[in-house]
Amino acid sequence: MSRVWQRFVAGEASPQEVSPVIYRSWQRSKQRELSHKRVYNDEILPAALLNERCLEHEDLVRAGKPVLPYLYRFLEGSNNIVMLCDDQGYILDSLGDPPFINKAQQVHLSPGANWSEAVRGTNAIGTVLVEKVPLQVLGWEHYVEQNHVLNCWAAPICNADGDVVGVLDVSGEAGIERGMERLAEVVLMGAKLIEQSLHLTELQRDFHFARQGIEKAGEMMRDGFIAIDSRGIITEINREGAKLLGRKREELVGHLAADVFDNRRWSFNGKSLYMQSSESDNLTSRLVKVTDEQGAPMGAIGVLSPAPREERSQETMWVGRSQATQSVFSRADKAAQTSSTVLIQGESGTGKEIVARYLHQQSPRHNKPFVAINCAAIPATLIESELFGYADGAFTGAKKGGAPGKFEVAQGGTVFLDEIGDMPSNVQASLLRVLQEREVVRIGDSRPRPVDVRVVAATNRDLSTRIEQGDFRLDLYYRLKVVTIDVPPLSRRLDDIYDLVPYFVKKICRASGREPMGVTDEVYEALLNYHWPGNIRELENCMESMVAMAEHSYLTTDDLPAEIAKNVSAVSCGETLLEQQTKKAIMQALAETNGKIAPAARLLGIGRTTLYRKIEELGIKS
Ligand SMILES: Nc1ncnc2c1ncn2[C@@H]1O[C@H](COP(=O)(O)OP(=O)(O)OP(=O)(O)O)[C@@H](O)[C@H]1O
Repeated sequence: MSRVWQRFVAGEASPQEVSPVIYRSWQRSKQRELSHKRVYNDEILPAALLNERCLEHEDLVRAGKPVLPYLYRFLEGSNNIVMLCDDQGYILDSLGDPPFINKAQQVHLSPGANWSEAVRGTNAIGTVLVEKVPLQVLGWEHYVEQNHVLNCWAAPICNADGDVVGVLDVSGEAGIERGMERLAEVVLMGAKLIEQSLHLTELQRDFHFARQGIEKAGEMMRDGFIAIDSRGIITEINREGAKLLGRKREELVGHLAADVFDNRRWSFNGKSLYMQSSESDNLTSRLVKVTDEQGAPMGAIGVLSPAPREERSQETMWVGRSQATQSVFSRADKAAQTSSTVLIQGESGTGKEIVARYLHQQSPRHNKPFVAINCAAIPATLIESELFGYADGAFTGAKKGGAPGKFEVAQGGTVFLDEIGDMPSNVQASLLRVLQEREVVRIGDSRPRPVDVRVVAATNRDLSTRIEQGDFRLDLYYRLKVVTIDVPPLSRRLDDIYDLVPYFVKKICRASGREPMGVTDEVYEALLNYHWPGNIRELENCMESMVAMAEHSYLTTDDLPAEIAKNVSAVSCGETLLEQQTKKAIMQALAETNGKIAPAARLLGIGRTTLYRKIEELGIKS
């Protein structure tokens, strides 16, 4: 048989006489102009360098450590040696029968030696690194004659990405046939064991990274963060979350969520999930499902936050976590400390009256009356007497002795003039006088009466258009808008829905004597996808009708009004938290820019094409 090899080195052998892998490797060896007689580069790494190499391939060496003795148990007494090599062909570790180890050392088959094809021509270790498949190289198949004394079996070791990171080799003396057929299997099995251990290390590292990432992200969050697995066990909660629950982190992690949230209605049935705060709770929660690649539920993650800021008085209670709402109310806080006239502008149903009441409550006038009057709801002929009062006998049907107007009634407090844009022009003139002189004259009277009131006006109309059309006085407009507060539409502060919904549901349930109800994730998703032309008032009405019609102890998409239910199909069930947030940010940007792509993209800090792509991907209706 060695004649084939002889003919090859003499340049006479044909490819059919030997296996293709060996023939290819022989050709490579020849092209490298290696000597086929002996290996000239016989350097062996000194101990320090070998050590360095082992450290560099720490994971591989660690994975191979228990496997080498395990394999050796199969081989003991068969005059073989088992070796672990790195991806450059260096032998890092070996174990074998002492008589053969001595022979192996003579051909430098020992740790520190390099068995790449470039150094030693065709051999199992080097050729496996090139061909990336398990193979055997027997006796004369080695390119260098000096190595014809060896029979070798080797298999590649791959990492989780499929890259070859090392080789496992078993070598013995050529000519010994006994047990040879088992060796290919032993090598394959050993390589697989090492690979599995390597993959496990990689997984553990990824897991550790993800865990640490969650922990660190949790620490950076101002809200509480909680993760619950599919069995309902809390796997992670940040310090803030534990604080909100009034417990230590250690008392929560590893415990059943249902036990921790004992006074809550909690359910995760693998499909739908909700957590409903009870009456006495001081926190709100928002959880989203986490699913695996096939969409099977794996658990939930979510945010716990303090219960919505509730005003002392029932009337002026407001909720809303969005930045926009927070700034409206903090602006109202500031205005409350002045005595200036305030003009509140915003679409109908956005909560302008709530802001006015809040402002009054925060002001030093809070112990005095808050008197509201809707200029659009009172006939033009009556507004003046309503506001300024009338004297005895001022008109037919007037009360005997006359009557004070709202300004007098509100003495020391606040007058709220809602829908000021609808105020008739003669009343506008009288109002301007009151604001300038700080006194009222009742209709039919001549005596001015001093009034100390703060005026808060609101409008859902564009007053500048009314001024242009000559329907509103410019001088009054300037008097009113000393301080302005703009209340944005709900579509620009969708985050508030997370607080408004539980707030309204709780309020409505309480008023109708029903048990507190939960709201499923899917309902939230549909509500977040709706454009809310009627703003918060529409949301409140929607919740009222849902609660009234609900058949379960929690609200599902089945309870949604038809025009909102239409959005359910637009919501992708498998949406990740990131996708939901992206979608929300895009929708808000589009709302702010009246659906114009270029300004919306600028606002979001992304290119127009990216925005178009995201709109398409996330199924956003612009
Ligand atoms: N931030 C909020 N928190 C809780 N409830 C709110 C909030 N904003 C508005 N609401 C509720 O929404 C409904 C509409 O609010 P409000 O009457 O103040 O709106 P508006 O802007 O004055 O409307 P309009 O222009 O039609 O008079 C009310 O029932 C109010 O209680």
